[in-house]
Amino acid sequence: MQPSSDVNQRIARIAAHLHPSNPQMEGNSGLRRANCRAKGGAPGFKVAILGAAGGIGQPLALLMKMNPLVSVLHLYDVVNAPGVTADVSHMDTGAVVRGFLGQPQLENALTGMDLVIIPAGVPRKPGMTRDDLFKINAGIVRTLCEGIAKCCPNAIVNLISNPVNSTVPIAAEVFKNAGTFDPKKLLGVTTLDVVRANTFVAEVLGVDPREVSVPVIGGHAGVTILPLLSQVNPPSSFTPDEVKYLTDRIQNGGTEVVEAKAGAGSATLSMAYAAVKFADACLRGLKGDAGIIECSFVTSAVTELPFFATKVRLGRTGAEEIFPLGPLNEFERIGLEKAKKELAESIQKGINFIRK
Ligand SMILES: NC(=O)C1=CN([C@@H]2O[C@H](COP(=O)(O)OP(=O)(O)OC[C@H]3O[C@@H](n4cnc5c(N)ncnc54)[C@H](O)[C@@H]3O)[C@@H](O)[C@H]2O)C=CC1
Ligand SMILES: O=C([O-])CC(=O)C(=O)O
Repeated sequence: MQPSSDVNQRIARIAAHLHPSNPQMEGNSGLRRANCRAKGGAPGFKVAILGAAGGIGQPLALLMKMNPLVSVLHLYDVVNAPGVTADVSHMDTGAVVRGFLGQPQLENALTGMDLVIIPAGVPRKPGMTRDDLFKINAGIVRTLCEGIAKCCPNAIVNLISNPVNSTVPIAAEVFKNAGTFDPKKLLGVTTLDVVRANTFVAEVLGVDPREVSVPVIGGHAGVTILPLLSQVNPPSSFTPDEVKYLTDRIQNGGTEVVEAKAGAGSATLSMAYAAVKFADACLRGLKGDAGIIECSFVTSAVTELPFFATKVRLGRTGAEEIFPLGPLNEFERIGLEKAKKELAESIQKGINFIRK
C-alpha cells in the first residue's frame, strides 16, 4: 500500500499535466476556453456529482447536462473523471461542465455548489445485503461530507450511496461536528423505490405508470422499504395476493437487478433516472416552484426514529415540510413495525461510526 499522500500527489500530477487536451479538467490553463470567449455566469444552479465516473454517475452526468436548470456541472471521481468530463462536455446543452480528479481536487469540485449528488461507493454483488457495503462506503461518505461542510455548507445534499439507512445518519453526524447541519438540506434518495412501485403497480392495474403515484416510506433496504398500497393515487384496490406480490417485488427490486446483472453491479440506469427526477425536484424547489412533493429519507419526527422516509415538500431551503404517514391498514402497520426495528439498528450503526 502506498501512503495516501503519495497517491494524492500522483493523482494531482495526472490531473494537472496528463490531460492537456481536456480543457474542462481542473488544473489545466483554460486558455482554449478563454479563447472561445466562454461566458460563464449563466443563470441556473451549480451542481456537483461525486462518483461521476461510476455506473450511476455517468448516466446521471448525461441527464444533468440536459437539465435546463443547471448552469454549471462539476464531475468529481477518484478515477476516469477526465474522460467522462470530456465526453459529456461536448453535448450542446447549456450547462458548463468541469472535471475534478482525486481527493486534492475535491474542494474545488465543491466550492460554490447549490446541490451535491453523491453516488460514490461500491455497489452490491449477488448474495450481499446493502449493509455489507457499510465497511467501504461509510468512510467514503464521511470524507465527501467533510468536504461539503467545508466548501459548500449551504448546499442541498442528495445521498445515493448505500446503505442509505446508515449513510444519511453518517452525513448528519459529520455536518453536526462541523457545525453546519441543516436537516432540511440532507436528503437520502429513495426515489427508485417510488419509481419501481409506480411501475409494478401500473403493470398490475394495466395502466400507464406515469399516471400512478405510490408513496413509499421507511428506508431503503429490504423490509424498511414500505410501499403504502392503501394510499395509491388514483385510489385503487388490490387483492391480498396482489398486495403480497407487489410489496415483495418493491422491497426486493434492487436484489432483482443485482441478480440479473450477475456480479456486474446493481441498478445504474433506472437509478440515474430516479436520481435526476429527485434532483430536478430539489432544483425546482430551490427556484421557488410551489407544491413539489417527493418521498425522501430525511431527519424526521413522524416516528420515534431520528430519520425516516415519507413524502416531503421541497422548497427554497430544502425539505420544508415533512408529511405524516397517513392512515395505514393492518398489513402496513405490521410492515411499519418490522421496518422500524431494522431501521433503528442501521441508523444507530451510522451514528456510532462517527461518534465512537
Ligand atoms: N439509493 C439508491 O436507490 C441506490 C443506491 N445505489 C448505490 O450507489 C452507489 C454507487 O453505485 P454504482 O454507480 O453502481 O457503483 P460504481 O462502482 O459503478 O461507481 C461508483 C463510483 O464511485 C467512485 N468512488 C469510489 N470512491 C470514491 C471517493 N472516495 N470519492 C469519489 N468517488 C468515489 C468510483 O470510482 C466509481 O466511479 C453504491 O453504493 C450503490 O449501492 C445504487 C442503486 C440505487
Ligand atoms: O440494490 C442495490 O444494491 C442498489 C439499490 O439500492 C437499489 O437498486 O435499490
